[in-house]
Amino acid sequence: MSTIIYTRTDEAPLLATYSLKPVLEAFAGTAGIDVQTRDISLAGRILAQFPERLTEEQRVGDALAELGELATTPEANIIKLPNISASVPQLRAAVAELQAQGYAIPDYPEDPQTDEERDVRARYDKVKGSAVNPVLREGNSDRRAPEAVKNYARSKPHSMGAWSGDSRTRVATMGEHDFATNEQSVVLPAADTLTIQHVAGDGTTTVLKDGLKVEEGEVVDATFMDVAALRAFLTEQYDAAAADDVLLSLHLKATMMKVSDPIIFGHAVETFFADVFAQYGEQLAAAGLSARDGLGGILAGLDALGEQAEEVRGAIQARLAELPRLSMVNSDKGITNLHVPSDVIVDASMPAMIRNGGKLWGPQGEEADTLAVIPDSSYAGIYQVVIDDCKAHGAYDPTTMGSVPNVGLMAKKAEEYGSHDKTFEIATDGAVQVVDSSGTVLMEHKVHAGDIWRACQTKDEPVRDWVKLAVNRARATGDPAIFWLDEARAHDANLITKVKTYLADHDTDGLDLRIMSPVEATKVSVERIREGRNTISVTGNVLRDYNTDLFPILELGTSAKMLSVVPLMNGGGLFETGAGGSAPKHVQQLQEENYLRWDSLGEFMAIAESLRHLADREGNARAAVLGDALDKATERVLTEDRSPARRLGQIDNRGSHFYLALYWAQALAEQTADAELAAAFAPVAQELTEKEQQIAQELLDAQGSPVDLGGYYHPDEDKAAAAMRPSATFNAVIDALRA
Ligand SMILES: NC(=O)C1=CN([C@@H]2O[C@H](COP(=O)(O)OP(=O)(O)OC[C@H]3O[C@@H](n4cnc5c(N)ncnc54)[C@H](OP(=O)(O)O)[C@@H]3O)[C@@H](O)[C@H]2O)C=CC1
Ligand SMILES: O=C(O)CCC(=O)C(=O)O
Ligand SMILES: [Mg+2]
Repeated sequence: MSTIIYTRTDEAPLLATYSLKPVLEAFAGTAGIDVQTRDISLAGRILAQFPERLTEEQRVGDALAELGELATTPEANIIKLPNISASVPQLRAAVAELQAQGYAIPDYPEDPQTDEERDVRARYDKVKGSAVNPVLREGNSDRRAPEAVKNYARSKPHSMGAWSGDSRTRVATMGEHDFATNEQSVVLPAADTLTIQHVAGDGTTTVLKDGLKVEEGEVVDATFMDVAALRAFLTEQYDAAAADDVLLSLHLKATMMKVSDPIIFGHAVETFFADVFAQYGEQLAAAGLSARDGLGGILAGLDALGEQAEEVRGAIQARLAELPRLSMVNSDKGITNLHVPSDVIVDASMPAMIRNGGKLWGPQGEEADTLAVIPDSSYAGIYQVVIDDCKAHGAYDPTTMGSVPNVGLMAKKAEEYGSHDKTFEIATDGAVQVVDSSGTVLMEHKVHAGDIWRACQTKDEPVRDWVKLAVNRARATGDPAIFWLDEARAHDANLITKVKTYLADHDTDGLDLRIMSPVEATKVSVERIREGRNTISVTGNVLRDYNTDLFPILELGTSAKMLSVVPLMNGGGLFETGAGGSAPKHVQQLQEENYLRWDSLGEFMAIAESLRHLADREGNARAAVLGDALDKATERVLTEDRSPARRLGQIDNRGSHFYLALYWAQALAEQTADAELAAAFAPVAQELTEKEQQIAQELLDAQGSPVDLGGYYHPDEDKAAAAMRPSATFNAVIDALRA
């Protein structure tokens, strides 16, 4: 029997799963394919950490570890939906919800003091931030808009905000004393074991990390963010935004850069509310309120200050009433850009702002230009190029614009900046050194207390594989492929040498392969976009993340419609669904009005790829027939406008799944490659066709009133399934096929 693993994740993609997976199970079963579920949701990952505290029935296995192993084998065939990369406020909320449901798990210890607390904290740290993707990504990524999706965008363009030449929106970035400018990088001549150590002014040496295994040819970088410079920079930006009277917005990746960026976020909160912290900082700290958890956490916890709570609240409100206006996540609810570190995530937030004519929302719900603060200058420049281009030439036109697909380096945790085990907040002034096993200092930085120092690894084999993937994509499409690498950056300079070496392994005759700095590559790419031409971006991990939201959001309106394949280096397949996240806003809408606007197009495309992968690897011819029919169905969902609309009373996620099933069954009934399968699906197609009106009506009738899911991070199975499968008529057809 062939197996496909379907991941159970969080938020909107999880809700969609309750509706879509039964359809997949029913259809895949006809080809002898077993669709298995593995729970890698935030709640599931938390529970897996504490088996000894749970009852037999409550215990869950460590599905993430299991899939991490599987990903290194040729058998892997995993469909990976987006999951929550939890910030501390999200983690706390999930823990509280599970506790309320009767799971005896411990609180998250903010400041562990005992051995037991340190152990608990270490377990929670394993599930914090981007803890899933790096484990599963045993390959590099290929993300692009399939032709059918691009054609759809051309014929039915999404709305784009107008750009005016006098827009005051711009990016502010440090450009000195930051990660980009302090970077050092080495290539290891042989396998070795490194140590990272801090040497204080008085010579005291503290090991920050030892036993760091590296391979021959591995690139290791080290750099730091000078926090005094960061705070001065942030304060200057507040003044600049006030002087320009534009919104102030901060764009970080506090989820993926899970150690560095929450610290930077905390500095932003502290400097923005500098007077509040100068006056009440000690009391806030004593009450366990940390700037790192955001303004939201501070406001929610103020009562702990007793009598002084109102005074502090007043001081915060007074600051908010002054310029600059903070950009808002939700102005109706008063949620600012500085409320929660995971609310504004640079990869999605900057493109959404650019799509919206350079405007964000202010405290009164007003649209306004913004000063977009992206402290580290490694990649901030690309957004300024796009903004300049829009100011000069107006918004892009989805009906004519070209595409920028991506080939991204990420295998074996390549360029996982800010990862937990190699990023440190420095305790005292001194130096941080990376030392090899012979005692030679490979890299060294002078640092001050509070600076954020980080190291990062990029193994050789993933780079070689990435170059191959880029050459293959360039060959398959005939489009130019640009390696976005800046020879002025230490890490990139080392990668450029490798890229040149590995390109020589391939026949590159007739291919247009270039190496350009990110800023120059953006310029070329957007110029070509306006000419309707495509340019493959071949990037490291961070730009992979940024570009695969930036360009799709401009080209297609959303990154949900991306094909997102990870050919695993050992032969398996990891099929990610779209390039976006778990869309918390969509869950709110479902809870309030029983309407889910999540678009599962990314899932549809991933399922088709996964089926074809099975066909190729296991010779399951029927899987190929299913996959091809699914592609036809997906195309019809697009062309016949069966994708979820945004508002109540129209087709939503569940309706789009019904139409997918209808078209998939029809395509299977009509195909001639497998007569038996056609015969099996003919009655299914007929029944769904005959009952279309009835099912569509049942799905519409379900909308409009609040829904109780029995939990947010850990919904009640029955309640969620009932909410997501409201058509008895449709369920009967699908369940009969599954039986
Ligand atoms: N691969 C992964 O596992 C990823 C996980 N994440 C996680 O997701 C969470 C939210 O991150 P955030 O940065 O807000 O980004 P999201 O991509 O979740 O949301 C941004 C917006 O994108 C639109 N969107 C995204 N996907 C879809 C879809 N399938 N259908 C329709 N619209 C979609 C929605 O816009 P609108 O509301 O306008 O419809 C949504 O509000 C975080 O916990 C983050 O860590 C983020 C990225 C990738
Ligand atoms: O792992 C994460 O936190 C986010 C990943 C992401 O945004 C992406 O891969 O595009
Ligand atoms: Mg992303």
